Amino acid sequence: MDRTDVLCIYRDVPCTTVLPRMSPYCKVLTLTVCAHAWLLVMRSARPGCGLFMPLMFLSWLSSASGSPPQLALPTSTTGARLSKRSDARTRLAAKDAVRQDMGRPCCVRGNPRIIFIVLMLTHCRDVDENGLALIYIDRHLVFEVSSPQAFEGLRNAGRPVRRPDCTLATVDHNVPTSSRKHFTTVSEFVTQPESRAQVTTLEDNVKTFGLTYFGMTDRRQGIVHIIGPEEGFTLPGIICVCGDSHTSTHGAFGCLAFGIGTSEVEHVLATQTIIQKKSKNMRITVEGTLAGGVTSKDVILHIIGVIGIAGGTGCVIEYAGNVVRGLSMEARMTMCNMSIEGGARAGMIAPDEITFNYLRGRPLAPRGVLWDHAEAYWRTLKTDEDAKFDIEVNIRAEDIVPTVTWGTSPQDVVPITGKVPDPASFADTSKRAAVERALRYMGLSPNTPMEEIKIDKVFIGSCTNSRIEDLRSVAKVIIAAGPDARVAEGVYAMIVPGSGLVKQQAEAEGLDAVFKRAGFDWREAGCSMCLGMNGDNLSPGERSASTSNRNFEGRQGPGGRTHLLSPGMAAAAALTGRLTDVRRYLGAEAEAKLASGPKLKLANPSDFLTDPVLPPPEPSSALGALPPMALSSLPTADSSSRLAKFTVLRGIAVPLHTENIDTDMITPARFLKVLKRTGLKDALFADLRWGPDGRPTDFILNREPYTQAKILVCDKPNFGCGSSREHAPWSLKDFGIMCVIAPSFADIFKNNTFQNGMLPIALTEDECRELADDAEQGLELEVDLEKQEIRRTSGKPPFAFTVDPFRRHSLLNGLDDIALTLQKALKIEEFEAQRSQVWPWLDGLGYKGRVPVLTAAKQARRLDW
Ligand SMILES: CC(C)[C@H](C(=O)O)[C@@H](O)C(=O)O
Ligand code: SF4
Repeated sequence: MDRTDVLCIYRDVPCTTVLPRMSPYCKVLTLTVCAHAWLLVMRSARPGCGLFMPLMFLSWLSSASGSPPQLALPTSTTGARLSKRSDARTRLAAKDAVRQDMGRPCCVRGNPRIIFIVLMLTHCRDVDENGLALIYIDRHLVFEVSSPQAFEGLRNAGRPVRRPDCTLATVDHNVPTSSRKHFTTVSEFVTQPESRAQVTTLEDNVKTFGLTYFGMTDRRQGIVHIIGPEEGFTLPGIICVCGDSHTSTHGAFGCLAFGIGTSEVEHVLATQTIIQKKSKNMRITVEGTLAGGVTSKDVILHIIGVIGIAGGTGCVIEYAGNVVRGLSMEARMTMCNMSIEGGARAGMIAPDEITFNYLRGRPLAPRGVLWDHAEAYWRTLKTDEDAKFDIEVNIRAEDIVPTVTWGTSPQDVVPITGKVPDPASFADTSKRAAVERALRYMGLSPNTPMEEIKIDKVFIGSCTNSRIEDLRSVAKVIIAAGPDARVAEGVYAMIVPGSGLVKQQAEAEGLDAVFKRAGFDWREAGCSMCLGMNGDNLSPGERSASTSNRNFEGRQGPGGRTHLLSPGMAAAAALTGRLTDVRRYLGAEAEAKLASGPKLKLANPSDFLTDPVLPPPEPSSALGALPPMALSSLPTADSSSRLAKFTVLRGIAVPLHTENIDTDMITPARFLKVLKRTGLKDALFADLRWGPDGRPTDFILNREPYTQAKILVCDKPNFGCGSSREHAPWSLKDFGIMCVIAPSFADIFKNNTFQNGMLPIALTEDECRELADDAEQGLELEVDLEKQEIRRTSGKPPFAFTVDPFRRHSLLNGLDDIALTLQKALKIEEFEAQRSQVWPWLDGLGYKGRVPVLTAAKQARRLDW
């Protein structure tokens, strides 16, 4: 038996020995005991018996008698008990039983079932001795910013997209939000050349590789995280990725959804898998009753204020508690969306009635009898009451009031009734310095009441808050303000729906008329001023009230100042011209105005979801036309050493002393419009390095000897937080920096550096400070990856460090993950065959007129049940 088939996931190590025994239930199943005597693992002794591996984990230590374990396997689930003559209904019932077991694989003593673990286990194809797992991806969303270099990689290596039926593409970040009434072609409509190039490149790629695409003439086009759920592409129980950090949004459906970098996008396109380490578990429970005017946006801002921007680093968060259960899907998406702002890789909420009601009838959700079976499986996706999480956070709903940010990090929150903090009240000197810096940037004085802060622009939109319920809440505030309510003098307020369908529904409900009459600018769908890649920007010094998710320096334009808040609060700010407590628009007077105001009709989303989602088109080139079954015969050698080897790196180190350095700061959004991985040297810390006139500032990277830096030492934690843009490591690399040393890193940034042959090293804060002192003196450091030590030319003792052994091996040998994964092609094909049997609705069945995609493995191995 291959020892990697057995994973003791709670200890993050695979089992080195297993004791094979025959299962009393089925000849084709082998029962094994892991070396840690922790788990019993049942695996299929031959491929294709319809069970996943690892499939079931049973506690035998939990049996009080100490007697051998009792398998809780429903008898109908074993292949041996199903006759080939079983009728379709029996077969489906059997599969249901298996699915339900798949939702119940962890019955380990002291470790009851946790949904995230269930999803990791049921999608795990392989795991190495250090706990790095190869995970199958069910759904992949693609957009124009993080994909060009990935498709280029496929072309260069001669690889097709592995699962077009599980991939959905759209354009969102670069698209102008001006009226498309006179739209003719992308080339004419998108006037900014680099934005245009990214959009047309994606259009070219979807044709070449044969992908389903919602382009600018398709009313389903929109922000990638809006359209996935809207179409039912996002489903419970799946693993979903996208080259975007806010992929966490989709976790609201009870799936594991996380952002990845461009190299990983290429990996998923080519192999439909990803290499992952198991994250820690964190549960955030919100109990109590939310007060009027408090929304899920306030809840998540409050949570980030409590746990901090790095609080969830290395974790997958599960949101629980009566408040979360009571939220609509749209409100749940808002919460999961901002998990990344709390540092977490993903956020999720167990699926329930609210989830199923939202999904039923959506174009790409299963239908008919398949829906019934899917729903039965989804209902098993629950975390046990007594599950133990690595981190538990409890929040009282009564403590939450409408919340707004004052600074340049999403953790800088304060109740709208509060004041701008006073740096003098912070005992910790580095905290005080951070607050001073943030206030300087934000142009705010300590102790100013938040409601006195004037704004210039209002942005209502983004993947956090651009869904129909968000727009209704904006309209409600406007109507409650009375028939004469208008956007305040001197304020520009824009409303950008999340998708063309949200726009149509809002118009059918009469919301647009309310917005326009009050002076709001009603736009077309896209990311817009959330990050300003499409020309919707703040000018230097302008201040916005924004329903988006990031308030980093320069996020909405260089020098722009952002206050994050809920849609209702944004509407209130637009009307008064200053940050305003939305609760001023509640109460009897407001109710009377609502009653006498325009009558809005609630429309049904299904009225707009009428376009059939066609099967992915045939690829237009011979390259894209390579059949998926060719996976195992695809070239691996030519690209397996794409990266230069990293062995010993000696050079100047540049010191930085800032906490939470975000990737917007490392590479601002305007530099994301490239089609290549190179050419980003000047993009590195651009807003700090170049003045408004384009001349170099005295930022440390512009000073000698640091213009020659090969190593960056930051002595403050959480380096690389925020966006998943791989452009951040690309620009460091282009500058010449191949190694970053810091007390801690954001997860995606760390992955992205490895993918580019760069080395992130985590040391203690004290060690980083010592190295930063050396760097301040212009002394060189020598990083030896083989020996895992950093030698100091100051003559002081070296520091030891550790790196994940797989990553170290890849760096030392310049290996590329894709080539390594392709060596496991047969395992992937085997998994796909099993997935088609047990979760057939994941094979692109929602596409109109589509027959399930049959891979070579499936064709070759007609399963017996
Ligand atoms: C462009 C993309 C990589 C980025 C992200 O990962 O979040 C963007 O959506 C953002 O919000 O900064
Ligand atoms: S955070 Fe903003 S830029 Fe990023 S995907 Fe969401 S809407 Fe688009």
